[in-house]
Amino acid sequence: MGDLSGNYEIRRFPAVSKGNEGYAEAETWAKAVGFGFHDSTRTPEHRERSLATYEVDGRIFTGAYQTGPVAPSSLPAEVPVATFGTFRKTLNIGFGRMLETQMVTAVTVRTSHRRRGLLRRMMTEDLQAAKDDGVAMAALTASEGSIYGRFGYGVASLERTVKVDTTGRFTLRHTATGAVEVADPKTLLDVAPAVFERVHRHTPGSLGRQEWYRHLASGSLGRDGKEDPAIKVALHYGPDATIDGYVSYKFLGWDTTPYTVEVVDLVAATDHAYLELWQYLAAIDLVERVTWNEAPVDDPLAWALADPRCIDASDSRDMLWLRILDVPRALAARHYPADGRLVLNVDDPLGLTPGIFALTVEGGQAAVERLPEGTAADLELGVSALSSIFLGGVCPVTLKAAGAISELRPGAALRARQMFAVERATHCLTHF
Ligand SMILES: CC(=O)SCCNC(=O)CCNC(=O)[C@H](O)C(C)(C)COP(=O)(O)OP(=O)(O)OC[C@H]1O[C@@H](n2cnc3c(N)ncnc32)[C@H](O)[C@@H]1OP(=O)(O)O
Repeated sequence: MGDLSGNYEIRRFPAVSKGNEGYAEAETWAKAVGFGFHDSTRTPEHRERSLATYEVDGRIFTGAYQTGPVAPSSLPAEVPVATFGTFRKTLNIGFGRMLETQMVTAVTVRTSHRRRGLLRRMMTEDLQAAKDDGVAMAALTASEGSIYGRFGYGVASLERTVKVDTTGRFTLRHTATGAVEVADPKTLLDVAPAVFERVHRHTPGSLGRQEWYRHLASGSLGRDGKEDPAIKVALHYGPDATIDGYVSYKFLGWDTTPYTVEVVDLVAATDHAYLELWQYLAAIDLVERVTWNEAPVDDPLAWALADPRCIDASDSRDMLWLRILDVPRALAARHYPADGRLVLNVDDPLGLTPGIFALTVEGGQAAVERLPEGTAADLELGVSALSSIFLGGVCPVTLKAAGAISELRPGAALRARQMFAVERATHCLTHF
């Protein structure tokens, strides 16, 4: 790769809403992101509303700008040739523990400047800066599965699309403990963040949500930048009458057969709320199917249905990719449900956190120690594989079988599976 320093300048600046200094630069950056993702519909109003939510998120925009002469009649130098967005939220790492996480999004490189190392440069610099800032974890969701492993990211959670037959076959073996009622969708502007916060606290793999979600769920700001009048909302009330779940959904119209409702957002803070919201969805008259694109792979719905074949599911797909930036800090932050000692020899393609680390858990208390080079390890693995198993959503024994983890002490992969287990299925409801 050639030296790019003479050709491009990397600039970082915060997202700002209209009326603030720097808006023109932020809007031009957002336009470049739209170009990278083949977006042809974003109007200035849509960008204005998006930027207002990005400001609330505290997003930092990184752009690569041409410093040399720009080809005549081509896009001017103030339009970035590459974009890279970040913001910080917490990641639930099991048993209610939270870890601050660098969330990476809006990664694009203009076609005419691709494969010159711009992504590598922005990623390397950003991850190093986040680590220097004391952040031990980075996360993203990937457009293609082949891009991010080389930077040390590993798949840590999965999701799938379900089509649920809600005709007479749909019967849940479940006794309702609460109630469901229909609400004005705009109610979610106030209600959604608090309900999500409860889900976030009890779901390993959950990442804090960006501001946009409550606007999406309430129909205030659809993916096309407009109000979505098709959105309907139902709330779940627990036995103490507090709202502990909601579903935001829309009917896909009489031309879609079987007649279908699509779930836009389903957030349930208790097991009862989850099943009772499904019961509600299945009870919607004149509808034969409910689809949801962000369903868990390990789904209680399947086990509560009298006929589990009501669910027609796609293959699971990668959702959350994690990248540990600081192995000792990340390992020490977790709670481990099983005692034991594991010596991990961790390789890091970016050199951020390689080394040999002993993880010792006694009486539930974890200690992490860096050991000298050459110390015999139990498991040898890349930081990508360690990031995959960190949340308990990916099995170390399977990664061993795949050759992604080398087991140097027999039984160490199984021990890792027991130690990294979490209290309930890993699932992330935050796309970013
Ligand atoms: C978190 C998110 O935002 S996901 C969205 C990612 N963005 C997109 O998919 C939008 C369309 N694609 C693009 O804009 C660009 O092609 C990008 C951002 C994926 C890559 O940008 P580039 O500047 O070309 O990448 P760069 O030159 O730094 O390449 C870095 C490495 O990744 C590899 N790579 C880059 N893109 C891909 C790809 N799509 N598939 C496989 N490998 C890739 C390169 O071969 C290179 O490998 P090496 O350094 O090991 O030799």
